[in-house]
Amino acid sequence: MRVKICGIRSAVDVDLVNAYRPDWIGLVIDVPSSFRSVTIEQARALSKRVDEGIGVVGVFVDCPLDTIASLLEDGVIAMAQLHGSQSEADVAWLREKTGRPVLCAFEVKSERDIAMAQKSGADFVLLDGGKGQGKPFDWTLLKGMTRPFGLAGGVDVALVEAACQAGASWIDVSSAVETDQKKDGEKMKALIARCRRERQ
Ligand SMILES: O=C(O)c1ccccc1NCC(=O)[C@H](O)[C@H](O)COP(=O)(O)O
Repeated sequence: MRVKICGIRSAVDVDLVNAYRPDWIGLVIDVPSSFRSVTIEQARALSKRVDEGIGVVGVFVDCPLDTIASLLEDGVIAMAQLHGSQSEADVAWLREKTGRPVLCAFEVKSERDIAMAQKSGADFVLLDGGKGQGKPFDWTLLKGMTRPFGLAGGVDVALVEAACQAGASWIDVSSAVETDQKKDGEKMKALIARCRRERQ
């Protein structure tokens, strides 16, 4: 099972991911409502510190598209994860302008949200229970998904096998690898090791 660790926000966090090596990390960029938010300048510095082979994803909520495009074009991030109210035209513009895939996150409350994700023009879709609040959603709704998807929302080490059985291509985790709102190396190590076993 592939895994993205979201909400990396300090050099210490980057050193942890360089040690335990998830497939991707997420930088929550310029989202004032999130305690995990980093500025664009912090994102540039953190990204430089991330080892090769770990993909850096920028996580955005209604950020101007030009700003996201610059970060992609400068190589600060390899992919944008959009959590806001972006349109299909916005997604197409960003892909066309940068040549990079776009990941759209959907907060799943009903079958309607699953249907939206299913028909989204995004290259990748993430099904989430919230925005980094460790909030799960009703996985029985996943029966409506036929395209590949990532799974987020309170996923922890005990749920890795179930996420795999539910058909997820990757999991996206933030809260379950934190203690007191800080990334916790032991939790991160255990989660990533569990994902690697599920891959076999
Ligand atoms: O993590 C945040 O604070 C955040 C804020 C605004 C938009 C998105 C955010 N996180 C996006 C993620 O990809 C989270 O890792 C994902 O929702 C899973 O989080 P969790 O349920 O805490 O494991």
